[in-house]
Amino acid sequence: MQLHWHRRDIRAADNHGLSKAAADGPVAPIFVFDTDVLAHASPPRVRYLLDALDELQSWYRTQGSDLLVATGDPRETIPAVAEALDAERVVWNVDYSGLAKERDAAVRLALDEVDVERETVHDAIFHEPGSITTNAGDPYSVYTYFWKKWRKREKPSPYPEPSELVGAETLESVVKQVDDVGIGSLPTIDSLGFEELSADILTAGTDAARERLESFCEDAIFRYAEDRDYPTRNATSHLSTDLKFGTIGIREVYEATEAAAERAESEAEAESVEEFQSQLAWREFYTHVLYFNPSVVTENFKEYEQGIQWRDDEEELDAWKAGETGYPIVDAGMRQLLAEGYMHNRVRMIVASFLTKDLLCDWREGYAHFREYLSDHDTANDNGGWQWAASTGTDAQPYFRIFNPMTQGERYDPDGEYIKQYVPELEAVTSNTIHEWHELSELERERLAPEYPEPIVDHSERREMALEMFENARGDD
Ligand SMILES: Cc1cc2nc3c(=O)[nH]c(=O)nc-3n(C[C@H](O)[C@H](O)[C@H](O)COP(=O)(O)OP(=O)(O)OC[C@H]3O[C@@H](n4cnc5c(N)ncnc54)[C@H](O)[C@@H]3O)c2cc1C
Repeated sequence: MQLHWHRRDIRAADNHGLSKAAADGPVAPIFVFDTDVLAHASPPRVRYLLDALDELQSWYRTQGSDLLVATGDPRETIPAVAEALDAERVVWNVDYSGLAKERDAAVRLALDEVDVERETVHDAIFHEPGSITTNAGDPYSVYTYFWKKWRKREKPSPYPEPSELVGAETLESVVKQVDDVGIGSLPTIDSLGFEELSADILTAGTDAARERLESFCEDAIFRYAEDRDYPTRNATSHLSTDLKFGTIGIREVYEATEAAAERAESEAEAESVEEFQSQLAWREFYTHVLYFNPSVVTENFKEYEQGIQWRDDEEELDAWKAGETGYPIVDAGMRQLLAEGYMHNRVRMIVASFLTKDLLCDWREGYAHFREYLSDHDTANDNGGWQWAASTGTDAQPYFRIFNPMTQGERYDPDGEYIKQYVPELEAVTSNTIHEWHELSELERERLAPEYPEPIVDHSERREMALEMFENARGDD
């Protein structure tokens, strides 16, 4: 019998580790609520995780098996369950983040001590860290070169669902032998120490992820390149939380995009599909960056000789967090985050630029806030996104490229539709006026939208201050 340890692979289909385990006999599945991981979690992700596990557990039950669920330290639970099951081997999919790497090394040692074999396989991404390198064998720090190699590499097909599973009765007998392992209902969000979710996040689980993928590949994927930057066009896949928790496999996603490419009716449509695939490659690029540079979680990737003297004004930071900066597109984005645990990519770039280059606030503050509120928070992608915007990352935005939040709003939300959806105080204001909000007199702003805050900073002034801050950091004269 084999034990499969589910982690960021909350699914039965296209699961490399699970199908590998099943190739050698009946499989028993387990999920452990790791207390160290929970310390970094937040309600949107715990809610998604619980719902996704509920769906997976139901699937196992329809197959006459069940999902073992434990809370505690996997270093203790995994060997204890493996022993109680008399398992030959424990299989799991690699997690590339720093905390997981340390934990998994300790679990391997603990399994050695009880003489249980273990095997880890690559699953979450197509090409594992170290498999796409420069000709000198170094990891890439420039995305374009990485992408050129990534797109040419062969991509495996989805893995089949496991066919042979350990029966529920056998699993029940294990529960009696090992503390903190259960099989019945999953813990509640409350019992895990989190508040009930206030944001309206997307439905969790494989079924919902598959629906999102299918609907995206029917139509939007063919317009993705043109429309992806416009938040009201519903032009992106919304698969980020599913990919974060692995409720859908990357091979299944890619296969659907390849099928779409075959249906493309023009070169532009085929290129659009490829543009989407290149976002999947960004995800892998940032996974590699984090793997080879674990310090980026807290440190700048790019060194500035003199260090960056961030300004860090608490009141301004609080206004940014609450969506009360008086810059309409920024406030709309920040309020979308609070309301949905999600924000459109273009708007993430705008709010991140505003925080770091208008408020001159350290990107780590923004990252911490995103980590708290995003349902799709993924250390590699979130960190990559923040360090890109702050001009401190690998292949980042040059420091002198500073988004003007008004022209960004005008370009990507010309009718102010997105802004009005999340900033109802501006409902009655015309889009032209919204896009020149900072140029109106205080009196006029007060007359048009008395409830909406005044701009907390002057963009042109702050732009100059940001340039100076970066030039000082570079040691420029
Ligand atoms: C400051 C900032 C923070 C971000 N934080 C996260 C995060 O915590 N988690 C996260 O998954 N993405 C993050 N992103 C990247 C991007 O904004 C989201 O992946 C995207 O908005 C999710 O929506 P979607 O699934 O509809 O994307 P789609 O456009 O449909 O893209 C498909 C998938 O490709 C991947 N992807 C897309 N863009 C990027 C990118 N720039 N970098 C890495 N992977 C990408 C995601 O897995 C995404 O689901 C961040 C970007 C910025 C600028």
